[in-house]
Amino acid sequence: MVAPRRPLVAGNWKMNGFRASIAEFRSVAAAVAGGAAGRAEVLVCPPFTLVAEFAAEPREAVEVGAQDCHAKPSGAHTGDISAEMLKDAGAGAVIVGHSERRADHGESDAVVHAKAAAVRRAGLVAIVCVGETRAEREAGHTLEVVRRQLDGSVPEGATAADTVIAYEPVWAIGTGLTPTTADVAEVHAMIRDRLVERFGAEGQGIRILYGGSVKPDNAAELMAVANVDGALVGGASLKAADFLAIAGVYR
Ligand SMILES: O=C(CO)COP(=O)(O)O
Repeated sequence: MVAPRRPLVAGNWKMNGFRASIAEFRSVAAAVAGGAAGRAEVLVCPPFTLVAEFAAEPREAVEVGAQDCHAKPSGAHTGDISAEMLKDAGAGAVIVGHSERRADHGESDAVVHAKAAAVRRAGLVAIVCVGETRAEREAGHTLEVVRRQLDGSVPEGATAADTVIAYEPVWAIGTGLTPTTADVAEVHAMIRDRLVERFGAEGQGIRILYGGSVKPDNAAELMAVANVDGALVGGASLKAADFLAIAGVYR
């Protein structure tokens, strides 16, 4: 029997936040400790500069994560940060392969694969992002593109305990646009099938998040779609009230 998947609501702060933003994090941590996210697990991924500080807060119910890492554990890589360093700072998870990194830093599936493997090597949870561009969707290539990214980015031996997939259509990020629930269901079903093909029962347990313009007013509808095991939230994760309203879907 496969254990039910525990939903995960993750906030990706991107390049936003200063030390004063700890007030928002504290509000989230306190509310979640009081049951605001129900059965969902909650993760906040601030920029590198805030990871250690957030992780040192009283936050028994909330995990802290990072938004990227280098594939190597240490060495001559100026400006980079390893998964081991993030673990040392108190992170429990690392987002890899976000479309903004794929676009801004030219990260290929092979690079993302190496980063995801590094996150697992460090004993952290890798949140591996995939998603098609608007042009790819309009050309009818969504399933093919997402499947290729998934196969190329998720390392061998992935388990439900150390890997999460985030489906984020590039055209839905920061635009206020979202796919129809039928479109989300189609992509998530394909991802699930492929994970089960590759990883068997573990593939059944790996959580698949939806990301891209998740807001308090559409979260319930999106989270109710089959094989949607939570959300990866950008803009709406910066305000505690909005982020908590989204996590509150699982109360
Ligand atoms: O990219 C995202 C999360 O990683 C989604 O961002 P938005 O929620 O701002 O659309």
